[in-house]
This record gives sequence, structure tokens and C-alpha cells, in this order.
Amino acid sequence: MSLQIQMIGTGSAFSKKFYNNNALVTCNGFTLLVDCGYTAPRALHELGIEINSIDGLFITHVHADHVGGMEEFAFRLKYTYKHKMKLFVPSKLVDSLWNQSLRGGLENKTEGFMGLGDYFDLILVEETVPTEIHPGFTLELIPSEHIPDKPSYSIMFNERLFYSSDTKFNYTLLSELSEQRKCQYILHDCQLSSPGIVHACLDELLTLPDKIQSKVLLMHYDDLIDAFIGKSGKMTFMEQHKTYSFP
Ligand SMILES: Nc1ccn([C@@H]2O[C@@H]3COP(=O)(O)O[C@H]3[C@H]2O)c(=O)n1
Ligand SMILES: [Zn+2]
Ligand SMILES: [Zn+2]
Repeated sequence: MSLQIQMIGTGSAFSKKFYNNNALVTCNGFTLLVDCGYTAPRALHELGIEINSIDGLFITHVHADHVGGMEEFAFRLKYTYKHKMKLFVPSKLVDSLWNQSLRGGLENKTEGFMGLGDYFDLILVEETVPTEIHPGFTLELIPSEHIPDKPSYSIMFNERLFYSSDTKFNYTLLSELSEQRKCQYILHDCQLSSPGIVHACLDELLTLPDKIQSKVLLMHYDDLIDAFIGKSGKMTFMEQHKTYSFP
């Protein structure tokens, strides 16, 4: 089943030129928003995409550029659209997503809104087993190395497209995905300057063999991108708002 991906933003956490690195992934008529950062509501508004036209939301980890738009989503879904969107959350993230990121704004004891399930149709997702979220549309959580002791996930879609979200560079994983698992496409975060520290940086990604690089699309980059065009080997920088098709 083919996938279409539109990055509603391609920026790093502190970019002032690009929106947060969040993606609309569509397969077989189902549109999933991967991450909902603090710029997501504006980015969607500029694209003319109504929140309630999105079928589901998936969260990779609890940094604000990935979850900071969720309070607005929750309030508008409840009060404007009167609709519970499907919210797919890795089970290890549920507690911190509510108690450490969203509870301050969303808890309402008077109305009895005491958890994510009061705003969303909450669906827990487990690691390392492909989960069918819609007929023909699967995702598999791959724990990523990002911040020590803070769970974060990359995703394998339909067993052939790897979406890193935020992760340090992992040559072994990318080789295995490409060679053993026959992964066809790799969408990877890319910090332009070295060292990466909590992200993969361009210098590290350039150590991949050409065969793997040619599968790689780069995202989550900072505002100095213009100086790096033409310096990314066989890898391609994704463009914000463009829709990419993956047959
Ligand atoms: N040790 C760390 C931890 C975090 N950071 C920055 O904080 C950002 C949080 O969102 P992000 O997209 O994961 O990118 C992180 C780093 O820019 C960082 O630069 N060094
Ligand atoms: Zn990020
Ligand atoms: Zn992060």
C-alpha cells in the first residue's frame, strides 16, 4: 500500500524559519499526524487543513516541538469539533505525556476531564511489533536513542519506510534496516552542524554508503540550511509542505 507524506514542518526545535518537524502520513485513505509540536496548529492552518480532517495523531516523544500543539488540539476537538480524534501513544509515554506535558492546561476537575482519554480516543501502542492502525497501514515502534532515560521512538511504516523522528545517529540500525529488512526509504533528522549530541548530524549521515544515502530524505534541520544545499551527498533535504509519494 503506497504512502504519502507531507511535512507540515521540517525545522529543528528552535528554528525560526521552519515549522516543527511534524508529518502528515496518509495511507489507504487514513491520515496520521506524526507529532504535534507548538507550531502544528499554525502550519496546518496555513495549509488549509482542518484539525478534524486528520484521522489520528501519533506521538514519538514529549519534547515541545513534538507535543506542544496538543493542548490546542484537545480544546478545539472538544469544544469546536466535539470529536475525539484517535491518539496513538507508545505505552511508555502515556504517563509523562499527561502528567508532565499536558495536565497543567487540560485537567479540569469541575468538568471531570482528568486524563488523555477525556479528550482523545486513546490507543496505546507497544514496541517492536507492527500495529495495524487502519487496513493496509501499519506502524512499528523502534525505540530511539535521543535523551537518556526519556523514551522516544522512531517508526517503521508498512515495513518499508523508516521515520527517525529525533535520534542520535545509529549506523548499525540504518544498515540493518536497509540490508536485512529491505527498508526502501529513510526519513532522518539531520542536525547541520557537528556534534549531534542528541540528534544525528550531517557529518555522521555522510558516513553511510551511497546505496543507503540514496534512500535518505533529511528533515529536522536548522535555519542555516541554504549553506548546506549540495553538501548532503546522495541524501536529499525534504521541503516543508511538499507532498512526497512512496510507492
Ligand atoms: N543535551 C541536549 C538536550 C537538548 N538539546 C536541545 O533541546 C532540543 C529539544 O528538542 P529536540 O528537537 O530534541 O532538539 C533538542 C536540542 O536542540 C540539546 O541541544 N542538548
Ligand atoms: Zn525535535
Ligand atoms: Zn526531541
